[in-house]
Parts: sequence; structure tokens; C-alpha cells
Amino acid sequence: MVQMIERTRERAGLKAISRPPELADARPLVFDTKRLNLWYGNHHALKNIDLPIRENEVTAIIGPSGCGKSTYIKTLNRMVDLIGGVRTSGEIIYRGRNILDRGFSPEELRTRVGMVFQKPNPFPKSIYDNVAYGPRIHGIRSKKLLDEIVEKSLRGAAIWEEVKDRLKANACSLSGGQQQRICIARALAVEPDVILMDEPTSALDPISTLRVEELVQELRDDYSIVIVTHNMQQAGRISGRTAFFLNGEVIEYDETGKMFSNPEDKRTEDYISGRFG
Ligand SMILES: Nc1ncnc2c1ncn2[C@@H]1O[C@H](COP(=O)(O)OP(=O)(O)OP(=O)(O)O)[C@@H](O)[C@H]1O
Repeated sequence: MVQMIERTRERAGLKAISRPPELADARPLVFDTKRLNLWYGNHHALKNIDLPIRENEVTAIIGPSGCGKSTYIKTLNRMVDLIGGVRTSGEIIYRGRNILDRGFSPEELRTRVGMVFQKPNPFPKSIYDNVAYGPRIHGIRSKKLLDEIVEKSLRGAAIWEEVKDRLKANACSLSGGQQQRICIARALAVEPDVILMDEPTSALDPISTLRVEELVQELRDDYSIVIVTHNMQQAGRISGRTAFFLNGEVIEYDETGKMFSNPEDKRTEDYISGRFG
């Protein structure tokens, strides 16, 4: 499997993915989740979650369908607030403040904590307008400044060279993999601190998947990334640490290499070896 991926990567002219850098426990926490519970009505979807997310690392969230992975990352930017009947308890400390406090502005949080979804969802607008959308909402009107932000963000999302001559083209006319990188550029344009990714490659072909994985590796130097994935090889390739969720609980959280080679919990081992899920 690993050799097959390497061959695909070579054929597509992609660089080999570097291993995640040496993991340092001293790296500051960007999020510290403490005893988080979440209910959809009567359904207890997240149970006593304790989970640190460290700066400039890729943290993978794995686990079978329905175990609460998306719910968890949507809590990190309070997108769950948009769903009726949701109740939470516990704390999520972000840069020293509990984001679940009523006084914490979800709009402010979402500027700092961007999100990329499973299915690329560009607006039916030009490539330029997709990327300039967030900065414009934040009041940036200068054409020169917007041009700079658009270029920087598209470069950051490794798609500038492909689209620089057709910035006025509709973003929806691009391929799925290109659309996903436009969505990543759109997230970068407001200079977030954290990027949440909910299965960002599940709708992409193998080459686009590897391109996005390569990009995630590059973004790690400047951002903290939390990625939900069903793909164990992907988690192994790109993440420094992994949390295994099951039935709304975190069963195990560890360095990815350690968890995949020597999991502590039998349920983790069963899941990553494909015995269920
Ligand atoms: N809007 C909602 N209203 C009620 N229940 C919900 C809602 N969204 C999710 N749930 C339930 O919460 C639980 C966790 O769902 P969630 O989408 O977080 O799981 P997941 O691990 O991301 O699954 P998948 O891998 O299939 O995307 C599931 O039982 C799901 O049915």
C-alpha cells in the first residue's frame, strides 16, 4: 500500500511527504478540552472529552461512523451552535479563554478557527471573490490589499500557479481537488490560527488527495490543524498525534506512530487493524 502511494506520488510529480517533525510535549496547547459533554436533545453525543490540541501540529481524529468526530471539531469553532437543541457542559480553553462561555463571540472564534469541509463548497463566484470574501466581510476594501491577500492565500493553498491566469473564472468550474484547495485558500485569507478539516479528501481522487496531504504538511509550519479522517494511512502519513473516538468518548490519544504501532487499548488496536468500523 505504502509503495503504491509512493508510486502515485512520483507519477504526479509530488514531493515525498516529510515525516511530522520531532514532537515536543512542551509545544503550547492551542485548545485544551476538559470534561466536554454534548447532547443533541436527549442524545449524549460527546462524553467527558479531555483532549489537548498542540500548536503547529496535525492532530488526527479517527473512529467509526457516528462516534462524534465531526461533532467534536464543530464544537471547536462553535458551529454546533447553529444546530437547534444542542447542549454542552465542560470547557474548551482556547488561548486562555473558555469558548463555551456565553460571553465568547462565535463570530470572533470562527475568524481564528477556520474550517474546511468534506465536500468542496466554493461559493458560485469567481476564484478571486471566493478568496476575497472573508477579508471583505472584515472591511478590507483596498483593491491592492485584496490582490495581495488573494495571491498569498492561493499560494499558501498551493494553487496559485494553476489559477493565476483565470482568477475571474467561476470557482465551481474547477476540478474537485482544485475546488478543495480554493476552500483552503478561502480559510487562509482571514489569517486563522487553527484549521479544522472534516474529511477534506474523502471526495477527491488519489492524486488530489496526495496534493492536499502535501499541503497539510506545509501548513503545519504556520497553523495548528485538526483533521477528521476515516483513512488510517492518511492519519499515519500526516498527523503527529491521533485521538481515537468511540461512542462519543476518547479511548486513546497519543503520538500517531506510537498509537499505530503499539496501541494501549484493545479497542484502538481492533479499529486500526480493521476489525471493526
Ligand atoms: N444535527 C444532529 N442532530 C441530532 N443528532 C446528531 C446530529 N448530528 C450528529 N448527530 C448524532 O451524533 C452522533 C455523532 O455524530 P457525528 O456526525 O459527530 O459522528 P462522526 O463520527 O463524525 O460520523 P461520520 O464518520 O459518519 O461522519 C451520531 O449518533 C449522530 O447521529
